[in-house]
Amino acid sequence: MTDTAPEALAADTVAADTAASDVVIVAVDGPAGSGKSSVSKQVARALGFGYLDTGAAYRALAWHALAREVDTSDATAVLEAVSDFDFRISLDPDDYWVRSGEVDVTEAIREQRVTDAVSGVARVPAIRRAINAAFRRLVAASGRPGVVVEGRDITTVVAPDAPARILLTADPAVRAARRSAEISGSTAAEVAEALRRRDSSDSKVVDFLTAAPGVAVVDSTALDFDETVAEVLAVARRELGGAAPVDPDRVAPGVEGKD
Ligand SMILES: Nc1ncnc2c1ncn2[C@@H]1O[C@H](COP(=O)(O)OP(=O)(O)O)[C@@H](O)[C@H]1O
Ligand SMILES: Nc1ccn([C@@H]2O[C@H](COP(=O)(O)OP(=O)(O)O)[C@@H](O)[C@H]2O)c(=O)n1
Repeated sequence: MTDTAPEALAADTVAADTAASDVVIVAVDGPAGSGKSSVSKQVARALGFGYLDTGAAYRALAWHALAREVDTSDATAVLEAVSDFDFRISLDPDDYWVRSGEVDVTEAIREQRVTDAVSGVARVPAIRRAINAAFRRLVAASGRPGVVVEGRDITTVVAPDAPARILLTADPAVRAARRSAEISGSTAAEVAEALRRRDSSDSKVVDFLTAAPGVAVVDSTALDFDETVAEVLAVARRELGGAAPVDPDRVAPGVEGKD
């Protein structure tokens, strides 16, 4: 299936690919809880594009390292764990899954222990290079006219030349409240503190709090989900211009079916 690709992320495979492709990229960055995943998925549906959740790759690698009982704060040990990390992900916004080898880790990578470990894994430059090369391969092999790619460094590192680049933001308290509504077993204050800690750690590696030149900002603080999708779609369609699909059914906001 074209929406999937096994990815061996061993360092020696990295150089193999930075192949240019004619698949259009809508790049979406932002901090945790800003709505990147849910909004990007919906935007992808509306455009008839694929959807790539890059955070899932870092989460799956953290899961893999934890499964191997690797100390995720030890960069060398994590790099070793990459050598047999077989990352697979669906780019279908209507059939989202993540696998490590044959193991479906779609749910497991959202566990708190993985969330707590992921920033440590994501701060290793060699890992970022390997994972970014895998993202480019996945987009090129997507079989779609375009892919909405969301994460932290898509607008700046993974696809700085993307025709549409968007920074999705929201006030920290609003982001924490959204995340808290999804999580049981933690107080709102605990969720807010965990989010603040992860953003602080992540933002030492890549800047996803300020927009790079040419990147449009969508602030969803005062917008509901449907309004945010409509705003991101409007920016994407404006920026894509002739690269946007012309089927009116596909470019309509299409906000039903929120995850
Ligand atoms: N504009 C919005 N208003 C209200 N809730 C939203 C909005 N955008 C996203 N959400 C909800 O907030 C939660 C976090 O969104 P998510 O897409 O997981 O964020 P991120 O991928 O940036 O961490 C989800 O439950 C999502 O449905
Ligand atoms: N492009 C990206 C995407 C995620 N990440 C890392 O992966 C983690 C999980 O990303 P995510 O998008 O699933 O996180 P949420 O914002 O959805 O909670 C982040 O906390 C970052 O450490 C990254 O470094 N670069």
